[in-house]
Amino acid sequence: MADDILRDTAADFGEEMIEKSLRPSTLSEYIGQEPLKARLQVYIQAARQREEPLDHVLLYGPPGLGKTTLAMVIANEMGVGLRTTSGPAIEKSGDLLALLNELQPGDVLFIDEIHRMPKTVEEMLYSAMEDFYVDIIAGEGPTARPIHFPLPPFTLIGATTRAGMLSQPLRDRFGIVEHMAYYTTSELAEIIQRSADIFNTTIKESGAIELARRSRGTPRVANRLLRRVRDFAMVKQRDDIDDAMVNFSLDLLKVDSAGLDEVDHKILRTMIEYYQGGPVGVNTIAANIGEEVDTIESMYEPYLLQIGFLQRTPRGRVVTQVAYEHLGLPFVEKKG
Ligand SMILES: Nc1ncnc2c1ncn2[C@@H]1O[C@H](COP(=O)(O)OP(=O)(O)OP(=O)(O)O)[C@@H](O)[C@H]1O
Repeated sequence: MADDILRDTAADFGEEMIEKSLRPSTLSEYIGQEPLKARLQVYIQAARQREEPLDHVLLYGPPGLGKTTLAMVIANEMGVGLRTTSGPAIEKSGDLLALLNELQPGDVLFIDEIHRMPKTVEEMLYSAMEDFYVDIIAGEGPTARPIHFPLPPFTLIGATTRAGMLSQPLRDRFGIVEHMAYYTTSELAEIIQRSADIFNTTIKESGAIELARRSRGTPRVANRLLRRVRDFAMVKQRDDIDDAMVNFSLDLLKVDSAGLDEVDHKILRTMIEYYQGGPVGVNTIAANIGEEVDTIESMYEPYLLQIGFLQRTPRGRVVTQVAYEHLGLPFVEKKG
């Protein structure tokens, strides 16, 4: 299915292993996000000179833009250890305490999807982040007693696709808050060439650019599409991939010239056919196409907004004239 290209199939162990092998490990290998990298370089160098851990970092932006990879790069550049987990995996305060307890001084704790942490766990993080301790209550009833638990100084790196869902007290405890931007076509083409090298595959510049143009500004999508195109090229016994090979493969995968897949098309066509292009609320769109609201809001909508195919208005989402033109549908200007 074409929409598998966008969805996170982390459950697929093989794909996960390949993704790991593609991860850059230093800031200089990490392609794109130039302004963010320049700032991080300074913060990392300053922290190292002071022999202190780096301040806590919050990375937010759409999925697959390299937040996890950047957390690994930061730990590597700081020369410290890294423990990774995710908001939903920390179910109770005890789980968090176990993680914090294993940290060495200066280590990085990476929490993906930090907006999905339970409230009690989040509250426990406040003192851990601010003053490096947690207070826990041991025992129950009359024998219950507080225990003060000092922690080694550490860096928390939180990642989220939904910065708006983070509580203000948690947000305020991050000294470094950075937005991850979509990648440009030339940055993605560079990432594709780098990945192709790791795969021992040759891709011509024309192929890398065409693939980049259809990867929704997202390295994870670019790497996934590259793997599929490589399969088609292998079966067709082509030893280098050009734009014609990319077009042939992506057409079969139902990824269109703007990188949109079947779900994007469903969203836009539903809005046009049933709601005259909007305004439509996201709940209505989700109910109509049988997708989760969260999936639409975090995976599909940001890119459609980015390329100007959708607009947000106070009354809901609206399909723009460029999107009608892309779909080859007549656009009728609305009155009022
Ligand atoms: N700047 C980059 N340069 C080279 N490769 C990159 C870059 N950013 C990401 N990648 C590649 O893209 C893939 C996805 O990156 P990553 O898993 O870090 O994304 P993410 O933003 O953490 O996604 P999510 O939050 O959805 O887990 C990785 O395999 C990595 O190889």
